[in-house]
Amino acid sequence: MPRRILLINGPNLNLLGKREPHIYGSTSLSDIEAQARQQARELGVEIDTFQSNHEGAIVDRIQETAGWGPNVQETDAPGEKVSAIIINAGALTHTSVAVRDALAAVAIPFVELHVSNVHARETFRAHSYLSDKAVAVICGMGVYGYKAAIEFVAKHLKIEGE
Ligand SMILES: O=C1C[C@@](O)(C(=O)O)C[C@@H](O)[C@@H]1O
Repeated sequence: MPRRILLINGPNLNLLGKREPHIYGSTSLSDIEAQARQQARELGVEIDTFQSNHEGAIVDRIQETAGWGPNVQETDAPGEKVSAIIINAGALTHTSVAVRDALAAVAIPFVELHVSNVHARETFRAHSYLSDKAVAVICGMGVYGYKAAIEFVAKHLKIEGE
C-alpha cells in the first residue's frame, strides 16, 4: 500500500472554482487539497500537494520524488519516497513530452486525472501524452475524481517492493 502520494496540478488549476464553472465546477483547489489531506489522514497515508503553471517547475517536482532535480543537493538525505503520483497536468497533458519523460524517468506509478470529460470537448483534448503510461485515467467525474483517485491509489494500487 502506498505510504506517500504526491498530488500535482498543472496550469490554470489554481483557478478551479473561478474558471469556467460550467465545465470545472465551483470548488476551489485549496478546498480540494484540504479534502485530500483529510481523506489521506483517514486512509492512513501521507499526501503532498503541488500546483504550478510552469512546465519546468512540474518537471522539477517530479524529479524531486526520486531525489533528483536542480533543487536537490548531493548531500541531501533521501526524502521519504513518493510511491504514487496523481496528476492533473491541465493543458500540458496535450502538449508536454517533458512531463511524460519526467514521469517515465522516476518510474513512479501515476494516475492521470481530469475534472472534465476531455473526450467530449475539443478534439485536441482527446490526445494525452500521459495516458499510455498511466496506471489509470480518470475524467469527467468533476472534482469527485480527486477523491476517487486518492481512494484508488491508497486502497487498490499495488506498489512493487512494498
Ligand atoms: O486545464 C485543463 C483541465 C483538464 O485537465 C481537466 O481537469 O478537465 C482538461 C484539460 O484539457 C484542460 O486544459
